[in-house]
Amino acid sequence: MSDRQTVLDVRHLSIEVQSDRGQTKAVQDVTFRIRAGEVLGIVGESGCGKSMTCLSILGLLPPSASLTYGSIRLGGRELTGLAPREMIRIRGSEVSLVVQNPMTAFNPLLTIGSQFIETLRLHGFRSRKEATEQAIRCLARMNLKDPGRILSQYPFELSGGMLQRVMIGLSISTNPALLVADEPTTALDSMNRGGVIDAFHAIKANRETAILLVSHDLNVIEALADAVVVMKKGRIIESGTVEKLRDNPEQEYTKLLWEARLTRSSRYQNGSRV
Ligand SMILES: Nc1ncnc2c1ncn2[C@@H]1O[C@H](COP(=O)(O)OP(=O)(O)OP(=O)(O)O)[C@@H](O)[C@H]1O
Repeated sequence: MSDRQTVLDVRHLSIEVQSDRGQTKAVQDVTFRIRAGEVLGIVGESGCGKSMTCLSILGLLPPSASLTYGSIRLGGRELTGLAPREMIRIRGSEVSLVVQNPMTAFNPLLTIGSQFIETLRLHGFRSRKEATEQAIRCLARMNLKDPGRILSQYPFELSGGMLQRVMIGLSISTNPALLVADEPTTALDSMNRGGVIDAFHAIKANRETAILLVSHDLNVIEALADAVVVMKKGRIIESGTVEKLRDNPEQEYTKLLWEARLTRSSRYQNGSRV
């Protein structure tokens, strides 16, 4: 995998947030990179800075947070300091976001098809026909049956798991170099989680898209990630391959995270429930 191109290169990222308790350091000196076709997992307890890290890459930090130091390079281009207009262009075309609850990502009043077409036309697909064909291809890649019918449906007509797969299909429809997925399976039951894992496997298989995957579910991380960073109180305390962190962790904290995983009832490997 080392001969593949680096897609995302984050160095010494530091983010401060303003809260009732004053200014606090949410992310400190975080460094990692992801190559094409690679999935990097971020794990760690609630509040350790996973979402802030993701949001900074997308240029979507809340007003209470600011990037105080560091560099974020996407495809060799520095993102920190870019004008908001430029970040809007990059979001959706070069980097896409998959969120926990797909309902919040879709307009409930519009069909899935019109939302696909709107996105694709914003990002260079000239005709409706071309955009529809691309939407159908993406839904089929997500293993969704009858994509043409899905395009005519409204978000509320689909189950949470199907809608999540539709959102993942939409997020790759513009061929972004990077996909940021923040807890993409957390709101789903175990069957639907398997479907979403399969969808990410399908994206991985093209060996082009880099994926940053935040999940508190170590089963999902184990099924998908090539490498993992473990965060605690805003810092990376350990990183390495899934196998190394699972079988030979250096930090007690990492060990505890994996032990907690073993207490969960279902495990996934390559998308299948075992
Ligand atoms: N909008 C906000 N304004 C101010 N502080 C925030 C805001 N969102 C998060 N924080 C703080 O920033 C720190 C990092 O939070 P972050 O949301 O990145 O953690 P997380 O690891 O994603 O947690 P979780 O798994 O619960 O989503 C925490 O101390 C949190 O309280």
